[in-house]
Amino acid sequence: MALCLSPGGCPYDEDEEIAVFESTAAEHGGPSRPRLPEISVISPGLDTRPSIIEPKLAAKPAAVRQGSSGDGSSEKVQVFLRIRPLTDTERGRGEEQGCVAVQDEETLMLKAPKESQNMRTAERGVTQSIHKFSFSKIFGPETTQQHFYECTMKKMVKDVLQGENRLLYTYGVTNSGKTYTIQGKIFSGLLPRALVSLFRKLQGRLYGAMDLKPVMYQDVRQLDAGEVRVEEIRRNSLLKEDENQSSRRVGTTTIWDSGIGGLSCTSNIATQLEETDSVCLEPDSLSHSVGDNLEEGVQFSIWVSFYEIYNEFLYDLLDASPALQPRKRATLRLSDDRQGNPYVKDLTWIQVRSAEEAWKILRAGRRNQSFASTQLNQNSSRSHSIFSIRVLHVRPEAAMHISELTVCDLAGSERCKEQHNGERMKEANNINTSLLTLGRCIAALRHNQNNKSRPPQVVPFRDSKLTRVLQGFFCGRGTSCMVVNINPCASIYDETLQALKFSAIATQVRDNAVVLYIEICDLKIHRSILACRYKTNNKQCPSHHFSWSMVHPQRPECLIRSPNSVHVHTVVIFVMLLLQCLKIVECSRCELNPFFQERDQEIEALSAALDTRRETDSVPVPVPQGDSEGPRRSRRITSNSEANRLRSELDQCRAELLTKTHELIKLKMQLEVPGSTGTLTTAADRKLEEGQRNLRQLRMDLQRLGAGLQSGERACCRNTGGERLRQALTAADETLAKQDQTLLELQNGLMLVKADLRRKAETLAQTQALCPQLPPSGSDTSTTASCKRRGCGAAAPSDTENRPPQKRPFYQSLFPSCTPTRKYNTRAVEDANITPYSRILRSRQQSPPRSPAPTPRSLRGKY
Ligand SMILES: Nc1ncnc2c1ncn2[C@@H]1O[C@H](COP(=O)(O)OP(=O)(O)OP(=O)(O)O)[C@@H](O)[C@H]1O
Repeated sequence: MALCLSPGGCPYDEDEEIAVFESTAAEHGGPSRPRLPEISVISPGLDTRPSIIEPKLAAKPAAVRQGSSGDGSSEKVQVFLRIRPLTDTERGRGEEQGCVAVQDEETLMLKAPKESQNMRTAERGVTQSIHKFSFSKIFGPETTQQHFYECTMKKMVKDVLQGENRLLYTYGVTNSGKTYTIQGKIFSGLLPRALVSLFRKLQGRLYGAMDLKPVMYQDVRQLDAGEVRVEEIRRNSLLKEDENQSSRRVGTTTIWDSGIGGLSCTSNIATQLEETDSVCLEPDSLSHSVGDNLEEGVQFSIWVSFYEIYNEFLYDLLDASPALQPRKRATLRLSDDRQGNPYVKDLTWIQVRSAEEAWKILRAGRRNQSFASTQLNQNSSRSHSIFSIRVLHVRPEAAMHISELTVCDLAGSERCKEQHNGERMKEANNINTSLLTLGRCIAALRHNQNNKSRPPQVVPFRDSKLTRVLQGFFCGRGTSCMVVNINPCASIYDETLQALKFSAIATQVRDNAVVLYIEICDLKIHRSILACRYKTNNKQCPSHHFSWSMVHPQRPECLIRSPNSVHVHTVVIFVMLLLQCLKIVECSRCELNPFFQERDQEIEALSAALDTRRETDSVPVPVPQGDSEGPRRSRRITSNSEANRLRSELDQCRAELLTKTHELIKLKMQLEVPGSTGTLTTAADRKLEEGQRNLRQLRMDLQRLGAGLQSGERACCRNTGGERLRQALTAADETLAKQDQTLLELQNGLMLVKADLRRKAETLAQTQALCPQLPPSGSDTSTTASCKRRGCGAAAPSDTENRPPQKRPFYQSLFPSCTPTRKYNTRAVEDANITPYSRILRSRQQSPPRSPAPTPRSLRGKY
């Protein structure tokens, strides 16, 4: 079976996919491949035939409208689509190519423009160029803020006042109008309207509007009295800061110098809304009417919080103003409450007493929010911002109830490659990743809800901060509503298509708890045990978090509902384990029952015998009057022996009873401690031992491998040229040492020869002195010549000139540094003798000194 990739990024089976993308189920490849239909239908049950695209919204018959029929479709998550109008600049750029067309108030048709990637793939026959999507309701470009509020959020406000939890989030590509929808350009969006409506409905029902009681805070978050005071100071500073903001009036609108358009803080929001809206506000939403169907005697208190998820970090936007606080922003942590629901730890919750106050708080928070100018949007949200309104229902002498309305303005998905700034690219990356996780969660929820016969998928709520904070709303703690914003520009058609594909999955999700069915075979015997165990466990597992019940007596199965899929899996494992334990306990109890009964009977019999004896003992022995000593003594002896016998019998019985009691206690203890626990502990010990053994084995293997590696390295080194070179160098070193030795010997020989010569010269001089009469001419010349030839002392000054030229190199080579000439010559000889081998020798640092013998310099100094 082929696997398709969902828009959310997770694979799912083709037959599941078929309901969503009918046309994509066609086979791919091969000449006989059937032609793809022209339209891809992104909702089950829609007509695939292309119809004429109506420019205006056409009403659909009420019977087929989602949520209006009684077929259970009302449970489905509501997904609204809002199309923003094109600006004049965009029209001038030629962005209006009719690629987005509304067929009726629930159906949208997308037609790929020529330059889009979708059109290119469609031309290759891979995808379709026309797509059809269905929504709960579609709002065209001409829709006013007021109309949009009436159709989407108005009911949510009512539900929250009835004690329900509601979430509204906007999803779409960047610059598609998400922030505009929630806040409005001049604060006319959903949120201010909701605040105004809420406070109007609660007029006269606000609990202790000026009375900040710690108990109230403690219900929202665990604060002590000191912290409450800090909160109050923070609240006042936020409100004051808003008043200090410089603003300039443009017509009826107040434009704030910070660049954020807004309402005048001193004016009434409702009046401002009425002024700025072209359409008259619906009387019910903003009129002074007290809310309908509010519980009698209940008072309300309103609290707000505002935080953002920026680059996967949570920041409290009400922490302090950026002007007051230049320090690095502190991040918030996510935690789980006792019911397992995630909540933002240490988040600031501020009590508000009017819509104006709430609005000021929101505005103060907005100044801390991360905005930046991007290629597509001058004022683009770089984070997911979450504004929550908590309504405390204060009942006299009854538990307080909290309901919540959360409005989440998601950051827009965008192409990372279009970002030229590193910071923007990082932000885009984080935004896309968290949106992808949201898509995966929604796809997994849909899979679990629509395919009950298949194994459930784990919903990856924990993969991103965004999905974790919204988790409760997807798992039964409340209901969610999605607003998809799109921009009809042709240049971002591909991104818009992806966003719509994601929303198509969301339309198929139901506002239900995650439901898992666990098949447990052979539950007949254990049903009663299960029921009794449930009662005992109920204290630890509150019913709204973890509950089970028998669904069908013939097909025993356990229904588990939990808001957290991770918990569900833990619970499943726990249930299986518990059932095993119970089964073992029950079996052992059945086996032991007859034995117990027997023992009980024996004990009863013994107790009865004992009682009888006691009674007999207590009967007073009649004392005979006026009898003789003998029979009295004999009677005493008889009664004494009888008493002794009875006493010993009693002791015996007591001992037996004690033994039996001990046995009973032992058996009871065996019964109370589930056998499986012991088995489990033993099994765990065994596993531990086995693990340790494995670890030891692994360590030994590692040591062995290390040794092998070392020997391998050695072998490797031996086999390489490096080792050979080292050997050659050692041999060369030895040769060199030998040569040095020979040189030394030669020098010694030379010294001897020179000494001999000197002696001979002296002898010759003496001889000459003794024989002055010898003829000076002829023979004199010859003697001098012969003397000179021998290099004797008298001829020394002219020795250099008279020396035969061929002798010089020999002496110079022996005394290389005696004269500059010699030095030069030695260098020349060395240079002449340079070979690659000698160069290596010189460069080697490890080489031993050239000659261990005394240096020739000492000799040179002498001669
Ligand atoms: N329905 C509308 N009518 C008139 N103008 C609109 C509408 N929707 C959006 N706009 C305008 O389009 C521009 C972009 O809107 P906005 O900033 O709300 O987009 P966004 O989706 O929040 O973008 P990002 O994700 O980048 O923050 C704004 O100038 C806004 O005024």
